[in-house]
Amino acid sequence: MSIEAKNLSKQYGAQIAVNSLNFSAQLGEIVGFLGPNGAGKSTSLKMLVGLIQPSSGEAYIAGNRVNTDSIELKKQIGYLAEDNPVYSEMYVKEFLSFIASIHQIPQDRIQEVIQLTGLTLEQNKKIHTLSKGYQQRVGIAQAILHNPSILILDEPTSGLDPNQMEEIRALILSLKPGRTILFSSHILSEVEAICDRLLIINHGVLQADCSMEEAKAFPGGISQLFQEKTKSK
Ligand SMILES: Nc1ncnc2c1ncn2[C@@H]1O[C@H](COP(=O)(O)OP(=O)(O)OP(=O)(O)O)[C@@H](O)[C@H]1O
Repeated sequence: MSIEAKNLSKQYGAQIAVNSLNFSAQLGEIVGFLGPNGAGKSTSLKMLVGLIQPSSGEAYIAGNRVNTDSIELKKQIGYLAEDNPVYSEMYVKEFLSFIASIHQIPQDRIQEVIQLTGLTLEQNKKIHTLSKGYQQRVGIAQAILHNPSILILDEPTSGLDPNQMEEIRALILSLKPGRTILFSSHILSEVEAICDRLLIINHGVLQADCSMEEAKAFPGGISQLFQEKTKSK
């Protein structure tokens, strides 16, 4: 399934958080959405998943326009918000069972997802007792419970140590078949490691949309590309 942004914009008062964003991502692609703090990544992702309404422009999933009330489309989208808002006092399995009941998903899917996300040994623990990496797995588990073909992850490795980051990257890669994955990050090496394509946003404006090969071929590599596209003018 494709994801598409057409002149997608969001304004908060006088501030333009996202300014006429255009891009598309296709089935089987992992697209990295890179930008410094405050660049407009989370706002863009929220519009793409139908959590907030754009000020102008449109988001499309599989060619259908996304609205905040498009329930059928939202069934195709898995979303992990920034800072992984889970109910941390709940047990892992209990939490996933709660999310499954909201989505009206058969309970046998829970064990499948627990296995897929490597949470078998943690399923009877309270979420707040887990390491940050495992808490992040719970966040990803809730995002894929309804087996969405679009996965949108807002900074899924933020605050993790290098080993945990690597594990989450491997998990994201394992979810690639049959899906379109878009995730935001400000970690260049991570985007380089798992993405097929790269979007760079700065001050709400898309500065680059290129394949990983093109980004790597840029003189000085991805870090130079990122620096050039995000330096203050
Ligand atoms: N609900 C809101 N009300 C007012 N301003 C907002 C709101 N949400 C975001 N902004 C502003 O829009 C700009 C873009 O924010 P956004 O969270 O999308 O950036 P980001 O790239 O995700 O940053 P970070 O990496 O720090 O999460 C920021 O200046 C932010 O303060």
